[in-house]
Amino acid sequence: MTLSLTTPLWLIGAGNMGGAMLRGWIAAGADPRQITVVDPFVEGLPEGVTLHRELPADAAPDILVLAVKPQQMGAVRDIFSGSPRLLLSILAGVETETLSAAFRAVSNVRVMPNLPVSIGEGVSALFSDDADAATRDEAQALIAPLGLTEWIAEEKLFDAVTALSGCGPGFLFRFIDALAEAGTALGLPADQAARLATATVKGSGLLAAASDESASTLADRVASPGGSTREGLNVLDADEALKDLLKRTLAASAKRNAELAAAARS
Ligand SMILES: NC(=O)C1=CN([C@@H]2O[C@H](COP(=O)(O)OP(=O)(O)OC[C@H]3O[C@@H](n4cnc5c(N)ncnc54)[C@H](OP(=O)(O)O)[C@@H]3O)[C@@H](O)[C@H]2O)C=CC1
Ligand SMILES: O=C(O)[C@@H]1CCC=N1
Repeated sequence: MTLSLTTPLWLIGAGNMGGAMLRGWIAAGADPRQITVVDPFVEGLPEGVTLHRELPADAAPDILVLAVKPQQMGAVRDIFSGSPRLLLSILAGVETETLSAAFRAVSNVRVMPNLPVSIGEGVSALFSDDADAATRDEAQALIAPLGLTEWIAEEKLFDAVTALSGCGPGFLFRFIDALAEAGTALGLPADQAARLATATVKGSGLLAAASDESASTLADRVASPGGSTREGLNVLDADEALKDLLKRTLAASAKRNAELAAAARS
């Protein structure tokens, strides 16, 4: 899916996530001359992108993509005097009402991307309660080249989606590490175990995405009757150990998103 930027886009904050979106957009064919980045220290931006170290007081972006940390939003708001036509905010937790009061955009769309957007394999959830159909289509066209997009019906579910797919890559990277370490504990060289673990997660994810069968059915396909996978699954399934662990993991992340929202409101 290619991206044609027809109007200037300003990206405020090009750190881990803003930078990943920028790389994803450029890889999808966006014209870098349509993109202006504001970030105090970022290096190595794609050629053709305009960089400001501070937000110019007279900046008047048509599309503003806000990608600073939630705790940094106040500093941007205090300098910004414009009112963009479309605000896309990726800030975890921070609600539409807060964004709308701070940036006075005509339309506000919350986006919750995840890190694989940099290679066009991300997941981005979107929510808006004030964008009309054409503006929603415009936001969709901007985000769709970065991977799967899902519109979320109710803003109150945004903290949950942030915990699942926004934070999810962090949990999966930790899982890859743990899988590799477990292989190392059985005697494999660490670098080889890391390669095996990473490729196993990649292949399994691709297969799950391509298959009509549920992940649960696919797990059963790996577990030959009387074989070794079942013995391992019995450990993960005992007292719902893995399910319970992930419920507590996502609940902790969702709680933090709610705290960030409360801080941004005040
Ligand atoms: N990381 C992820 O996987 C995801 C993050 N998000 C959201 O993305 C946002 C950014 O997170 P992340 O990329 O991890 O954080 P980073 O700290 O990596 O990125 C934020 C960037 O904004 C810069 N910045 C700070 N103040 C300003 C300012 N006033 N004007 C312009 N730029 C500024 C920071 O510079 P400096 O470092 O010098 O402060 C930094 O480069 C957060 O709101 C987060 O909730 C959403 C989904 C996934
Ligand atoms: O950790 C964070 O706060 C952000 C939100 C989703 C992923 N990273």
